[in-house]
Amino acid sequence: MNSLEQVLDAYKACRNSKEMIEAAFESAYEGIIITDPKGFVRMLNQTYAKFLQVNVEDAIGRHVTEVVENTRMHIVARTGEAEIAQIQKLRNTNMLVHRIPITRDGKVVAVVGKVLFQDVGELHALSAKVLQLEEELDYYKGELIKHLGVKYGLEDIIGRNPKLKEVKAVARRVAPSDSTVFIGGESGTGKELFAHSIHRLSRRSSGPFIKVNCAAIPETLIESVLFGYAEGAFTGAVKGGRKGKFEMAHRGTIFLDEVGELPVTMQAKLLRVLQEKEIEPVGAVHPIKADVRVIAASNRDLEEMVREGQFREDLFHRLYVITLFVPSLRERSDDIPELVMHFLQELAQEVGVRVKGIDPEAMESLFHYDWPGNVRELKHVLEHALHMIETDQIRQEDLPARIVDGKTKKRFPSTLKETVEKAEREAILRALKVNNGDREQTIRMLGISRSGFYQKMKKYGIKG
Ligand SMILES: Nc1ncnc2c1ncn2[C@@H]1O[C@H](COP(=O)(O)OP(=O)(O)OP(=O)(O)O)[C@@H](O)[C@H]1O
Repeated sequence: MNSLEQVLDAYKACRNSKEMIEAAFESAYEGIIITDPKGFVRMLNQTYAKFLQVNVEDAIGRHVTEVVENTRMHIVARTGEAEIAQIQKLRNTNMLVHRIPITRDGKVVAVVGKVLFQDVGELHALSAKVLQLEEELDYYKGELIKHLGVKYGLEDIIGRNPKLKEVKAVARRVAPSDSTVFIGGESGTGKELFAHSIHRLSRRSSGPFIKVNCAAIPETLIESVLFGYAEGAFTGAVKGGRKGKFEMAHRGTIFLDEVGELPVTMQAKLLRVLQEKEIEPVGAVHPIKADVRVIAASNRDLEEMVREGQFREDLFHRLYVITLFVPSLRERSDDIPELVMHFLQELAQEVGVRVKGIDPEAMESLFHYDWPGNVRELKHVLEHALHMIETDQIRQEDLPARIVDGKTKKRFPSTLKETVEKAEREAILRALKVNNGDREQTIRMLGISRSGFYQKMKKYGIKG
C-alpha cells in the first residue's frame, strides 16, 4: 500500500468513527450538551434542543448560561470536578443531570452535560420531595428575614470615603426617630442598603420592613397595592379584601423606592396618609390607623420635578424632612479597591471561582471608568470577569470592553479606522437590542446587506 492509500484509509476510518459518534449523539435518549472550557456551547443534541425549545444552530457558539437555565457547566469547567446525579430545575421540572469535565494533560478541554429523561418513578418521588423541601426552605428564609427585620446593616455598606462616612453617620443619627427619611442618589449607589440599615437601627427593627417599588406597579393597581381594598371593592377582588403594603408595614417601616415615579393622583393620596396617619383601603367605609415610618428613595431630582410640575410640592416637603444623598461611585473611586475585594469574596461562592485579586492594569481601568451604574455595575463587571478568567488574577482582557475602552481612549488617541470600527460595533449592538435580537429587522434598520451584516458580526465578535 502506498502512503497516499494509507492516508486515505486512515481518513475513511476517522470519518466512520465520526459518523458513528454523531449518530449515537443524536439517537441518545438523554439530552446531551458539550461546552468548551469557557462555557460556550460546542454541541447540543436534538433531543435536548427540543426539550429546551431552542434551535441547535442558534445555541451553538452561545454561552451556556444563555441557553440552559440554572446551568453549572461553566462552573464545572473551572473546578474540574464532576457533578453527578444533581437536581436541576429545567422548564419548571426538577431533572436529574450529570456534568462531567473532560480533561487532557490535567486541563479541562470540554464539559459534557447530560439530562436524563427516563421516567424513573423514584425520581419523581424524589423530585416532589425536593420541591417540598425547597418550599419549606423559602418559607423559613422568609420567616428569618422577617424576624431579623432586614438583610443589611450599616456594616454591610462598604467604603471609607469621607462623603460616604458622613452619610452613614447621618443615617445612624436619624435612625432611632420616627421621622420620614428621603434617600437620594444615582441608581445602584446603595440607597436600599441605607433604608435597611435605618430600619435595623430603629426602635421598629422587630417590626416588618416592607419595600414597594413604585415604578414597577401598573398605575391602575398602585392604590390597591399601597392601601389594600375591601371585600367587593371591584370585580375580581378576592373574598375578604386584601391588605395593602401600608397595613402590612404596621409598627414597622415602609420603603417607597423610586417614589418620583408615583403618578400625581397617587401623590395626593400618599400625602394624606403622611398627614393623617391613616389609610383608606379602596372601597372601605372606614379608614384604618397605620403606625408606619416612611423611607422614600429616588434617583431623580425631585426638586427639579417639582419645578416642572411633575411632583407635588407639598408632598416633596413632607418627604424631605431628613435627607441623605448617597455619593456616586465616580465621586468615591478611592473605595473601588475595597469594594472589589469584598465582591470577589462574595462572588467566589456564587460563581464557583476563587481568585487572588486583580492586576494593576485592570485596576487602573476600573479607576478610569465612569460607572453610570455605580456599585451595582461594579459587582456585575466582576461577576462577568470571574466567568472569563483564565488565571488566578483578573486581567484587563477579563473585563467587559466598555471598561477597558474607556481607559484606552484616555491613554492613546484612536486612529480613524478604530473610531469607525467602534462606532459600527456599537451601532450593531444597539440595533440588535432595539429589535430584541431579531436579525432580519436589525439588517433592515441598519440598511446593510445580509452578508455584510454577518461579516461584521463575525469581525466584531457579536453573538447576538
Ligand atoms: N457600599 C456598598 N457596599 C456593598 N455593596 C453595595 C454598596 N452599594 C451598593 N452595593 C451593592 O449594589 C447593589 C445595588 O444597591 P441598591 O439596590 O441598594 O442600590 P439603589 O441605589 O437602591 O439602586 P436603584 O436606585 O437602582 O434602586 C446591592 O445589591 C449591593 O450588592
